[in-house]
Amino acid sequence: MPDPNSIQHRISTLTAHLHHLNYQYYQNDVSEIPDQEFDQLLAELQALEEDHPALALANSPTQRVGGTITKQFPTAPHKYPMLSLGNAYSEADLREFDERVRKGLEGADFAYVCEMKFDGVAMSLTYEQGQLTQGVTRGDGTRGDVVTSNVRTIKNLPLHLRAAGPAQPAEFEVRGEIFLPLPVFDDLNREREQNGEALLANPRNAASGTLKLQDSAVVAARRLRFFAYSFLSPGRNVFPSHSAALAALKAWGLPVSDTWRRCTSLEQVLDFIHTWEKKRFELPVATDGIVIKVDDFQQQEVLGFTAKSPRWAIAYKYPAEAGRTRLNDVQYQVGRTGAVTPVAILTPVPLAGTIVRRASLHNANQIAALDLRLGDLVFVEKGGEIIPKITGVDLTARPADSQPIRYPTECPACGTPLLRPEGEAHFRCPNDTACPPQLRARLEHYVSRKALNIDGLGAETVGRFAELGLVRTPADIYELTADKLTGLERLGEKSIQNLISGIEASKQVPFERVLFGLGIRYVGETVAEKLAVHYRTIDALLAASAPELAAVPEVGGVIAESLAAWSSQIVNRDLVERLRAAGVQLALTGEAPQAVSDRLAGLTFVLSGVFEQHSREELQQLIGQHGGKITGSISKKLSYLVAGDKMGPAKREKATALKVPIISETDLLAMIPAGAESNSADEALEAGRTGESEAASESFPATPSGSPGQQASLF
Ligand SMILES: NC(=O)c1ccc[n+]([C@@H]2O[C@H](COP(=O)([O-])OP(=O)(O)OC[C@H]3O[C@@H](n4cnc5c(N)ncnc54)[C@H](O)[C@@H]3O)[C@@H](O)[C@H]2O)c1
Ligand SMILES: [Zn+2]
Repeated sequence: MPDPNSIQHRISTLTAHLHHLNYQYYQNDVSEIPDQEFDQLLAELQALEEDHPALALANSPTQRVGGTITKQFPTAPHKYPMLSLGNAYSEADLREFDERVRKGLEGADFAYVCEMKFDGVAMSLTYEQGQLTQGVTRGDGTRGDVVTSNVRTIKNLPLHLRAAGPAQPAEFEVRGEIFLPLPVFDDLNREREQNGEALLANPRNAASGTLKLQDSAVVAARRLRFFAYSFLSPGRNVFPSHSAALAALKAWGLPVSDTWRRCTSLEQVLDFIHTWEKKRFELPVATDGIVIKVDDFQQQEVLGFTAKSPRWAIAYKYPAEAGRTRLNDVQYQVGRTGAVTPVAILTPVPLAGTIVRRASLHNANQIAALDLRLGDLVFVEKGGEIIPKITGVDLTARPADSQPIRYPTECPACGTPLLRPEGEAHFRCPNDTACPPQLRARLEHYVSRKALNIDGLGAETVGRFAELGLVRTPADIYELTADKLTGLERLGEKSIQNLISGIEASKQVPFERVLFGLGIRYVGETVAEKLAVHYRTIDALLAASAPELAAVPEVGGVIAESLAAWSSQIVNRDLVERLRAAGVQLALTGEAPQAVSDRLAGLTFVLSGVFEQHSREELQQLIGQHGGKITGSISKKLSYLVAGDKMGPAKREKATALKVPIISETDLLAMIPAGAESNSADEALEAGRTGESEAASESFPATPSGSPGQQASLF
């Protein structure tokens, strides 16, 4: 007999641990352990509770949806609870599920619909009279965060439905998954790597984190996408089945992935699962399994729900793709900002649809934590099936002559002693004005698509020019002449002509992209846009102090410090002067955005908390357009503190103590003329642009690898 005390102990430890993991996962978008391990722990708890129901704790994670609400948004109740799905890991699990369904339906005929299980964030959308009126996250299953303004930025999500197909109920709910397409996720991580920021673990966490941002403009820039997978309404039985509802959603203009299939037997389901096991890696969206649903709506009702999930559906989860291979070498890459990243060089191993040859080791801490040695057999996993990572060492197979890894103390490229700034995980090469890979990476960044996008001068070519000593900094690019380039290998007359005219054309690229192209640490695309709109000229920007910069909307202290440090370096001032001499755009051209009124002239505002009618961003713009100013902190001179929901008590106390009037969003709106529309930041930018329009970077990214046919059918 097992000791009941120890079972009790195990149940309470598991319960506490799972609560903690859920919190981290849903609230902070952090996966402390792989999903499969989480699912195993949950299954263990479930089995213990089934065997010892008296020992189960109230609120056990087996009994409720694991999510939480964030406290950063208003919340709304769900009309129909948003539940989890039961899991299956094997054919046997699926056969059991099929048996249960068969029993529940007392032998009646039935069919399944199989769908891809998209790995993103569940979203509930409300449509009224064909218009999107609300977007709510799953939250704790009964209430979720209202993130409508963020959801509205999702390009493939219709705000108005088409009047085609079957008649639409006056009001209904659509559920689906919001996700970050894989190519976008890769871009984002590449950018973060270059900026020396921590990498996002997987697209799911990235999508979830993005959706929680307060600034919808930033959300829009992240390029989230949506797939619809269910329809709910009081009169849902206007459709006989889930498959009929999916077809209607599609006809109404909602994005429904074409990957689903109706199956009339378990054999067909298994066949579907098998077909997609490898093929799913060709999709531009992360998937972690297949969802199997009973098709007929009446039969779904007959089967009903458990506390946590529908009895008429199950999620089949594919095993995580893991492999074992040899660690042959560790190379150290120096990034644009000098961050040194160790990269494991592996004996090639097939994993999750690709051949893995390298894996990121992130930083020195990780090498130490894994106790890695050269020559070890290591376990490699594609975390979230994206970035291969080393998860462990097969110590039983450690060769006698395995070599400990010695982390370099000097830059592998230029020999400068490495530094590790306090609080940072990466070692850095501080030689930012001469370290060759840093110079080269900065040049590559400068010519890249989202920066200057110089025709005829790609990353590879500019890298070659750097090696040949033809260019060191972006300003050198403008001194390239046909003479200097003639005679270079693999560079014909035509290419040279092309390149020279591309360089000439790049002088029309708008200021915000030049600013982004300078590669200042932490100044990504969006921040560059904000700064350009705010300061309008590079001179005004260079003259700003760190505290002034930090007060610009969306520019925090870290970015401000980085910018101020950059501006203070003579080499950078020189670079700016040389770019100016070359004729590169260092200011927004055209008129400053038109003031709408001067109703708020001379007044200063601090915005705090969450607002109901407008995003913080919109309010900031409104204030600016009516002549008011936003400042960063509460002082005696402040005209108004605009308090939203959940404003911190400290702010309120301070304002009260300093006798600063505290007003609401409605009070603020009442101060400006009615109907005065706000220009979006995009429009403001547009107004400041010369001819050249942005590259087609906002369209859906092209096929990352192979199989264009599949992608075309999917999107
Ligand atoms: N690593 C960790 O620490 C940790 C912690 C908590 C949860 N998790 C993971 O999160 C998941 C939690 O499970 P869950 O409760 O979110 O349920 P789930 O992920 O198993 O399934 C439900 C979700 O599937 C999604 N989905 C995707 N495609 C769908 C489709 N075609 N039809 C219907 N739904 C579809 C929906 O968002 C729905 O909310 C598990 O995979 C678990 O491993 C991990
Ligand atoms: Zn160096």
